[in-house]
Amino acid sequence: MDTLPDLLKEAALKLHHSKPPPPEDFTTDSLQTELFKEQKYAKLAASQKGKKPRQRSTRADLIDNQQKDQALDTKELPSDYVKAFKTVITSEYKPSSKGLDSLTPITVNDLLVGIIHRNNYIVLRTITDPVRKTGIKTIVEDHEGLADTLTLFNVNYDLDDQAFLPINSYVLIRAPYYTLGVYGYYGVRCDHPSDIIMLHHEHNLVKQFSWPALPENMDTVLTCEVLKDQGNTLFSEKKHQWACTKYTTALQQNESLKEQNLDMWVALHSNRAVCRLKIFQYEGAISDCEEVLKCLPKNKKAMFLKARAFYFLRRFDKSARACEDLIAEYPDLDEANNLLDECLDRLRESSRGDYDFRSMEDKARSEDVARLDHADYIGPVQILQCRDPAKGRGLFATRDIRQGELLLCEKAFVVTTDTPKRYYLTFNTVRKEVFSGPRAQLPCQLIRFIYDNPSTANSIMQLDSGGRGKRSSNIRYTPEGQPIIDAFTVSNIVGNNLLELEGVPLGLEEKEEPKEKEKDDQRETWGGACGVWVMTSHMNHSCLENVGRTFIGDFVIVRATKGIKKGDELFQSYADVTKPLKDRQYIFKKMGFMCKCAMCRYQTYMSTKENQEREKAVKNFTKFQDASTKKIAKMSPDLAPQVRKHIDIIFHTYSNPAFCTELLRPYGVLSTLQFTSNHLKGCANSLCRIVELVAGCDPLADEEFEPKLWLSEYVYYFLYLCIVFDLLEDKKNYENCWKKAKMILGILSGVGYESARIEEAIRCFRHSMRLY
Ligand SMILES: C[S@@+](CC[C@H](N)C(=O)[O-])C[C@H]1O[C@@H](n2cnc3c(N)ncnc32)[C@H](O)[C@@H]1O
Repeated sequence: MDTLPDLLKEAALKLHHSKPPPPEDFTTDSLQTELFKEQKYAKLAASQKGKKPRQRSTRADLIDNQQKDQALDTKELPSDYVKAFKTVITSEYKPSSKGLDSLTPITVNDLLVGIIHRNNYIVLRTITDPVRKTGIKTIVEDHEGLADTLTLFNVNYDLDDQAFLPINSYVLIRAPYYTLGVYGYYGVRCDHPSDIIMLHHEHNLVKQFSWPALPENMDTVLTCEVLKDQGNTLFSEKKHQWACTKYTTALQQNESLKEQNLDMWVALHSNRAVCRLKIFQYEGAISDCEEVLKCLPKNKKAMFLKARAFYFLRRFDKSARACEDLIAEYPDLDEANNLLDECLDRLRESSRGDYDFRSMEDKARSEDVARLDHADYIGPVQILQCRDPAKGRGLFATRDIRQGELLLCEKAFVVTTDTPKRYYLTFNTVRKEVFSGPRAQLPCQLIRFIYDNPSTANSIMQLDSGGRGKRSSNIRYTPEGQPIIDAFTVSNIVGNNLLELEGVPLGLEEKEEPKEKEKDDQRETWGGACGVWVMTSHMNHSCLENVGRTFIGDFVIVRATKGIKKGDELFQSYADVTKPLKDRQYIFKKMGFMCKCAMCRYQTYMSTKENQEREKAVKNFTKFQDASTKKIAKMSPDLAPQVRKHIDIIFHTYSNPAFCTELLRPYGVLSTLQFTSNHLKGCANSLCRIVELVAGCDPLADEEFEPKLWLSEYVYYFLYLCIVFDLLEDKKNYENCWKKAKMILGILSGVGYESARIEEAIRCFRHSMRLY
């Protein structure tokens, strides 16, 4: 067990943390080179636009290649092999909104390269099992027996679950887009889930054509009993999507089942509802339950599953009401009583912000991917239109807010982590952008979730997409009832609103404390997580932010870093504020705005000469710049004068010493050298000086610490100062710094500084900084 001084020392000595690098093949340079290659392919494909494919692969070749891909999928790969899952976007086309009766069917032979056949649909039958790339790829044939490739994107969350498109399924693609695909083959590609309709064998749109006969035994129509048993077996094997498909087929194949065999019909709906709860199709589960309840209003299973589905949808009030109805019928049903208790806890959390942060943090630490079960709390803030219309909407204080007050505690709408051995890549040749890792994986999950649960879609579709696609207030449906979700708009919304949890997994893979050596290795493993938090996304940017953000599992916790007046806007920073102006501006430009905060204005007006001189001075400090704290601690204290000289040079490049962030690192190095050589007073002076220069206020003043520029790094400086003043037996300054460290830690760790015990705060903080 760590003692408090140990915790303090470790937290204090960790002055800088950085995101671990990606695997070698996926560095910025290699991805850039690959993007150029993809742009060339896109040009080549464009030159064939409107033509028939130059050379169509034979059915045998297509099947052969698919089998090779399948073999690769199942092959045991070397332990250090990272497989790339690649998506290339060469056109951001819109989903179709037309009804099928206004579209005419076409065949594979009619497809033209680079064309979205807007007035058509195509019915295809799969002739292989699918392989999972980023999308799902399979080989299909039309009713004339002509084969081609079909790739569906954004259709599934679960990588190991290929049940979406088993062999011999019929699929209809609305407005098919025929293109030269990612892997160099022609094929139909579909990015929007509402352009896909799965059809059963007996469907009129299948039967309108006469299909080539299937190999023997493959066209047997199975009875409901057999399909249900198959579904149940698949469910017990945790193949939930497959099981769901079986129950659906049983229901679709026999439209009069309800009249003929009500028990079977109820069982199929109930079983499908259970599966749907497992695959995030909560609204589908609710509609299954409601079907059953229409006939049997007191059906216990359907009543309970419906209450559960509302809970998973985070409609805690509806879930509580459904529980109450259930308890009225079955008062002793433990599951219902327990679920009701959970709902009441959630409702309390959302109305009072009443969380046990300690247990949240414990849970986050003990799970691999910590998706926590709590409600959202929206504190004294509201969304309003900004005075500057170009800024859109923002978050504003509804009353005066104290420093440290909890403003938001919000669960991620969607969150993804790096998957070991898999690396996701999205190349967008239209926008000349590459996304990698969880960022590339996020849109697919989001699209699928809102497609399956369309009542949740509006909150996402109303977020800002950085001017790429309009905000839509209400999602529309195809005449066949599918929600129309434009995958590219969602992807752009993700790009403009995601938050990164730098190098921080949502939970730790290791259940036990790693040994000393492993700790460092672990920090080096490449990793990352990102997500979208809807309410938090409404906060506009300022480098001089007035809120602090922490993540506990998939929750973001937002607290005020200074007093905020009623009606004032809340700002978070979208960029690392310690980075030079031009690096920050690069990020803002990509998001379509320029920051006009006091720091940006001040740095903009500094002369080019001044900036160049500073850049040069900082570059000369490289030797120390890249060294780890541990390394610096081992350096000779005789280097201190040299570091001090560098500090002087950099300092004198500022015509007006405000926001001297370039001095953070040199002063960090100097204070470490001073500490290790026992020059404690000098160390305290260095730490105070840098806080004063960057924060714009005296760190040892008696009053509250309200920095102009908020940095999480201050916590290190104050903890460090505590250690130094303790050693110097300077009780007054020790207590002063302790109070301030506690306040900052309270904000950074999410636990709330008034109630936080420091050990707890440090533990949370260490966790969020991945210091374990
Ligand atoms: C995450 S959204 C923030 C909420 C957004 N204002 C809205 O109306 O939904 C990011 C977008 O807000 C706008 N924005 C954020 N901070 C801004 C600022 N300081 N100045 C101007 N526009 C800003 C930009 O259009 C940016 O792409």
